[in-house]
Amino acid sequence: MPRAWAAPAAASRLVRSLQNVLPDRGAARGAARGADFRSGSAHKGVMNLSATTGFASRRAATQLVHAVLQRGRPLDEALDDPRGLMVDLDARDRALARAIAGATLRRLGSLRAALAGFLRKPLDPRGALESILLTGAAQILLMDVPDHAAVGVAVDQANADRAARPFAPLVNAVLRNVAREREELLARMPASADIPEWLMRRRIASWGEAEALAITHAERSEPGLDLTVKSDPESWAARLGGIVLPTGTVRLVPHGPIIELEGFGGGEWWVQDAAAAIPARLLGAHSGMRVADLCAAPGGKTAQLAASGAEVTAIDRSAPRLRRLTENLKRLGLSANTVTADATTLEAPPFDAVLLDAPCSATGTIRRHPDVAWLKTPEDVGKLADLQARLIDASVRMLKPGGLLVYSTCSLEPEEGERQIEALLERTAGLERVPVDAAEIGGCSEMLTPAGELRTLPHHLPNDEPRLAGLDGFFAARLRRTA
Ligand SMILES: C[S@@+](CC[C@H](N)C(=O)[O-])C[C@H]1O[C@@H](n2cnc3c(N)ncnc32)[C@H](O)[C@@H]1O
Repeated sequence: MPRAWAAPAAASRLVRSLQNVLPDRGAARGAARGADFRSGSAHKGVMNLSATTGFASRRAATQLVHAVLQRGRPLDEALDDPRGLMVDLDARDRALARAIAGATLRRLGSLRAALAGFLRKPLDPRGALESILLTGAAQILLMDVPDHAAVGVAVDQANADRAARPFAPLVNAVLRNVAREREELLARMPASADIPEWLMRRRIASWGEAEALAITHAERSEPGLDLTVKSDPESWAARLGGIVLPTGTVRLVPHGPIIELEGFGGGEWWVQDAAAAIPARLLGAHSGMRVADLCAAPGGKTAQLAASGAEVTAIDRSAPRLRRLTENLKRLGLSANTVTADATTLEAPPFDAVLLDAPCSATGTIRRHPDVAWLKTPEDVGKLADLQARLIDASVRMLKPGGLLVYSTCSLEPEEGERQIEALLERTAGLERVPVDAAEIGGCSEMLTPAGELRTLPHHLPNDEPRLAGLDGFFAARLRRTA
């Protein structure tokens, strides 16, 4: 690895000297001027590299991480922010920015611990400095990015930010130390550091220590790209270079923008995690069946139901999200009736079947949405469980006698899954479980509870290639209205 821009010992000395003066911006500025590693030929080397290694996408990644950690914004919302840096990027740079932000948030606890080892005092989280260091460290430790490029771009980012500029030498020195000690740092990163303590405690209480660790470990790898295909999964897997999972999903190792993949423009498939694709199938929808899809947007499950030939009514309280559902269905050449309404109070003629994919804490999706771990709180779980119970009662009211209800959530919290169904059966007469058979889910019996409910965990579907392994943590139960 090139070391042209400073000697390691000098870098460590600088970190120490800057750390001593960190709260005093003026003094830090003086220290930075006195030990500017970015002068002379070393400076040129860094500049040349950073100019060719996607400054804009790195800067956008830093902005995304900052939006999640300091503004509490979901990553997907920050990605779509029309005032954000992402809007100016082409599809490839967007994918890179997203990958860097994803890797940073996925291993946030480990990265913070790694950086803390080179810092005397905690970083002021308000400015850009922490996000610059985190994304830089993520590229060095977790991604296939040359160290010198990651360091150089991080230093350039610090220099481009008025508040962070005095700390550019610190960024240089800390990240060089991270690169130098990569192996030791990687060996020291425990999986449990990468989710908040409250969530780990909950997991141990719900699933036991070994299972909790396996879940958390599975969440550390970048997941594959899962596609639900309209038909012929084997042929699409062959064309796209993927595999077919036992549950019928086509899985690829992602490379490049999704819209450039064969079949996207023709509406032959849509992106949907393998676990998320199971609940709609459990309804056995078919032509002539009237199905209500409650909490439907952005429409992954609506598309499955519509593709079966069923007459689908997609209900969601969010008009913008329903518009996205309509656009998604249009690309796929599918259709559904849409209703913007609060499903807890909606009056509707009874349906043959209802799918309720309820809003939830989404703690089963941390592999794909690592921001969830840092944005949700224990209080969210309780509030969402209350809403889910009201939505479940409304679903039952919308069901014809003999009709089927599938309730699902992408949560690992039993309060949002197993406990909801137990409570429903206690408070409501005229309902019975219709257990799921392993044959319906490709023989994956490890994904079934003793009651015949679906409970996928992120470490199910193991594969030697981590990007082809695992799936979201989902719960689904199937019930019939008997009277
Ligand atoms: C988990 S997402 C649904 C994902 C969707 N089923 C799919 O497969 O693409 C939850 C949805 O519930 C909607 N929602 C939340 N509360 C609602 C309510 N009271 N009535 C109707 N929709 C609601 C949200 O707007 C959000 O779109």
